[in-house]
Order: sequence, then C-alpha cells, then structure tokens
Amino acid sequence: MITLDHVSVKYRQRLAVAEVCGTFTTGRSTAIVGPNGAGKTTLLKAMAGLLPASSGQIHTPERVAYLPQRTELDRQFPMTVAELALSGSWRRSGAWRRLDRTEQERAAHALAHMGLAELTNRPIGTLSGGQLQRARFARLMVQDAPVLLLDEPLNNLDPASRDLLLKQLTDWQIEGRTVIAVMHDLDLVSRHFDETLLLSGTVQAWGATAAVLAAARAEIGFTGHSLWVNPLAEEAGS
Ligand SMILES: Nc1ncnc2c1ncn2[C@@H]1O[C@H](COP(=O)(O)OP(=O)(O)OP(=O)(O)O)[C@@H](O)[C@H]1O
Repeated sequence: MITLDHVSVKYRQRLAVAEVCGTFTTGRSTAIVGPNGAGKTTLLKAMAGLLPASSGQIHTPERVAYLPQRTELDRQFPMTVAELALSGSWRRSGAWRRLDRTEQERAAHALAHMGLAELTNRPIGTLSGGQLQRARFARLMVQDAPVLLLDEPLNNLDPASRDLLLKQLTDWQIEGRTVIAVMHDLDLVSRHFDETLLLSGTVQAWGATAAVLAAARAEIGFTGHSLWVNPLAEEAGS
C-alpha cells in the first residue's frame, strides 16, 4: 500500500502539486488523469523518489519500478535492445558485477514476450517508437517490481504495440502487482483501471473509476482533452 499524507511538491517556490492525501491499495490499478500541467508527472516522480516532497509524507514500503515518458533522448543512449532490457536487473546484479546467465535468460524471455527476439542486437536508436516502448516494457519485466509507476505508457503507439502493452498491464494486475499510470485516454482508463485519481494541482476526485469519470464528465466536462482550470496555475498567475 502506498500512502500519500498531505503531499505537496514545488519547483523552486512554485507549487505543482498541493496537499495530496490518499492510498494506492496493493494489487489495484490506478489511472492518474487530469489536464496538461495538472502535476501528474510531478506526483509520479515524487512517488518514485526522484523529486522531494516539499511538505507531507510519501510512504512506499514496496520496491517501485518507474517508467518515464518516452522522449527522443531515450534513443540517444549507445546501447542495444538486449542491454536495455538487461539493465532492469541492475538492482540484483550491481552496477559492475558480471551478469549471470539467469539474468540474461530473464531479459531474453522478456524481449521475446514483447515480440523483440529478432531485434536484440539492434542499437535502440534504430527502433521505431512502438518497438522502443516495448523494449522499455521488457526492462520493467526484468525489474520485476511489485509496484509499477508508468508515465503515459500507451501514448503515441501503433495499434499492435498498444494492444501488446495493454495486455502486459493487465497481466501485471492479474499477478497482483500495483499498477499506477498517468493516462490521457479515458476510454482505456474506464476499461482497464480499477481506480482513478483526478488531479488538477490538487485532488479533484479519487476512487472507483466509473464513479470518478462519471462525476468528472458531469460536473466539469472533463473529456481528457479539456481546458479545465488548474487552481495552482491560477494562483501563479499563468
Ligand atoms: N522541471 C520543472 N521545473 C519547473 N516547473 C516544472 C518542471 N516540471 C514541471 N513543471 C511545472 O509543474 C506543473 C506540473 O507539471 P507536470 O509535468 O507534472 O504536469 P502533467 O500533469 O504531467 O502535464 P502533462 O499532461 O502536460 O504531461 C506545470 O505547471 C509545469 O510547468
């Protein structure tokens, strides 16, 4: 169970996320949704331990794996697809220790599962967007963490890659892992996530997906592409 207790996160003096309180239950999936600039990525990074909370407490008793948004920068690392997947075993093998056969087999299995068996020796810079995201998912599979924090995992993908990764999200849920993902596609959210956190600087709603999305649509017309006002952005005068 991950608990957020009055969590706020600032960039310099400016609040990006304010007073978030709530619980992510072990084994449940949660979508974090909200308009641009709502603080979704910021909250996920804070939960991954990559940004400090400026106030409040984040309790994450279990090990987390974090998938940042995909960017062009990802392609610029001089590594192969196999090396990317294998880097998920870092915690078990240590940065400089020789990687044993078990870890290599684990990475090969994850890549095959992601349909990348033929591409293992390719530099990641030569992959398509969908192939790269599948390789990044293979790395997550190798990490084998009980909690997955995923930032827009299904954005801008070809249909085949999207379906494959969606199935992987479902498999992780069936395995009892806690899946927390920033999502923009509310149809996918309504079909695949148990709970939804609607964020706009502060928590607007958090609970069962059907109820949160129904309230969001009815009360504020939030469609996933809305121009809904972020109160923290208003405060900052932007
Ligand atoms: N590194 C940074 N330095 C300063 N301000 C930042 C930084 N990263 C984000 N912000 C600001 O914090 C606020 C929240 O940004 P964040 O990226 O968390 O939003 P988001 O909900 O993930 O948005 P999107 O849906 O557009 O990805 C925004 O006002 C943004 O401009």
